Formats: sequence, structure tokens, C-alpha cells
Amino acid sequence: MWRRVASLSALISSTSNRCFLDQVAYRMSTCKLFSSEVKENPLTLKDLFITFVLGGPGSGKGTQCAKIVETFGYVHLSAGELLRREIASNSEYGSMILNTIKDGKIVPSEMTVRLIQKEMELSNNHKFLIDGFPRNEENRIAFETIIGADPDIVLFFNCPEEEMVKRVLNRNQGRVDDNIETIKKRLKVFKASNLLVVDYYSDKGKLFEIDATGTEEEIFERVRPVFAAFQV
Ligand SMILES: Nc1ncnc2c1ncn2[C@@H]1O[C@H](COP(=O)(O)OP(=O)(O)OP(=O)(O)O)[C@@H](O)[C@H]1O
Ligand SMILES: O=c1ccn([C@@H]2O[C@H](COP(=O)(O)O)[C@@H](O)[C@H]2O)c(=O)[nH]1
Ligand SMILES: [Mg+2]
Repeated sequence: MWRRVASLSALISSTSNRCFLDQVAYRMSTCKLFSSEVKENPLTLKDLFITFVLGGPGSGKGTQCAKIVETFGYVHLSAGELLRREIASNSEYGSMILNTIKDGKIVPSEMTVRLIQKEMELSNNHKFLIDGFPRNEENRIAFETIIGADPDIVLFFNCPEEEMVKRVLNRNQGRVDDNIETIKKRLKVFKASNLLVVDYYSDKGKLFEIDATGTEEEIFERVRPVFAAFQV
């Protein structure tokens, strides 16, 4: 959306028909949908390459993202990690986020997208791995609306449920959601909401499905050719 608004301003300054275009811009700025968006977006200055990294809890998204960063120089933004950081920073939304995570549910979209946006704006890089997001259709639409961009590609780590449960229960990082009750809830949300997003990107021809079984190294050898093909 920002991109569209930015190009509209360019059109306004370069055209002789300013009167009409001024009116259009005025109407857009007074319309609720656009009023908070009509501002300079630093992300429009970057030639972004965005990868969404999807998969169930414990499918190995974070592990593989670390390898992609090391090999291909991307910035890794884990939505879950940004939310955990927000809890740790004693933000006013901390307890709401904590309760949502403990319950295996999904935090309101605008909160997550604003955290991602802040990190993208602070980064000097233009290649982003957005891990564990979008988790539902509302997340997806909020990202498109607020950031004004679509992902270039989407990875989906496909892993059997029993393997994901085993990995999460062995993770041992003190996460409040690494217990069997929360894992069951997260798996339900994954099947009910996340998979719709996966299907959406599959229909758009942007999805790369990766078999997430085997060793970390074996899985990375399936990931490598995807990024080797997109040297950006
Ligand atoms: N191929 C693998 N084989 C066995 N264990 C693995 C493999 N890949 C990752 N793990 C381990 O499984 C656990 C979960 O991995 P990771 O944190 O990368 O998953 P995730 O998809 O990011 O999960 P979440 O959605 O819960 O954040 C970690 O302890 C990790 O070390
Ligand atoms: O976009 C997001 C990402 C995460 N959450 C919540 O955080 C936990 C943990 O996420 P991980 O990706 O597994 O680290 C997840 O179960 C959600 O409760 C979210 O709401 N929105
Ligand atoms: Mg993770």
C-alpha cells in the first residue's frame, strides 16, 4: 500500500493535472483505511526479498534459518522470538502475549506485524527470513497491508506430528509453550489456520515444500538449492 501511495505522490508532482490528483490524495488521506498509512515508508527504498518460513511447532524452522543466514546472508526474524522479547521487555502487552503463547493461540496481527516492521526498518540488509509468520489469513493480510509487500518465496517444512512433538519436548530451552498440553493446542491451530496460508501460497506458485525429516544437515541440503536459485 505504501508503495502505491508513494508512486501516487510521484505522479502528483510530475503531472499537469494537479487539481484532480490533489483531490484524490486528499480523499485517500481522509479515508480510515489510508489515514495511518500516508507517510514515508523507509522499506520502499529497499529492494526487498522476503521469505516466509512456515511449518508446525518443532519442524525445525529456527534451526534451518540459522543455516540459511550463515550460508546466504539473510536476516532472520522469528515472529515468536520477537513476541518473547516483547514479554521480556515488560511491555504493556507482555501479559496478553504471554497468556496467548501459553494457550497456543495467535497474537493479534497488528502487534506482530509492527514488531516485524520495526526490525525490517532497522536492518541494513534487504533479504529477510520471516520465521513462523503468517500463521493465519488475518496475519497474511495484515502484513500485506502494513508492510505493503508480499513474500517472494515461501518455505514450508513438512514434518510428521510425532516427530515435531518429540523435538519440542526435547528442546529444553525453558519455553513456556514446550509442554504437552500447549503443544496439542499449537498443533490444532497449525492444522486449522497455518495450513490455509500454506495452501494460499501454493496456489500462487510461491511455495517450496521441504521434507523436514532426517538430520539437520540432510534437510539443509534440500533447502540449499532453493536459495542458490535466488541469488539476490
Ligand atoms: N533435523 C532434526 N532432527 C532432530 N532434532 C532437530 C532437527 N532440527 C531441529 N531439531 C531440534 O528440534 C527442536 C525444534 O527445532 P526448532 O526450534 O528449529 O523448530 P521450530 O520449527 O523453530 O519450532 P517452533 O515453531 O516451536 O519455534 C530444537 O531443539 C532443535 O535443536
Ligand atoms: O506470528 C506469530 C508467531 C508466533 N505467535 C505465538 O508465539 C508462539 C511461539 O511461536 P514460535 O514460532 O513457535 O516461536 C506461537 O505458538 C504463538 O502463540 C503468534 O501469535 N504469532
Ligand atoms: Mg522457532
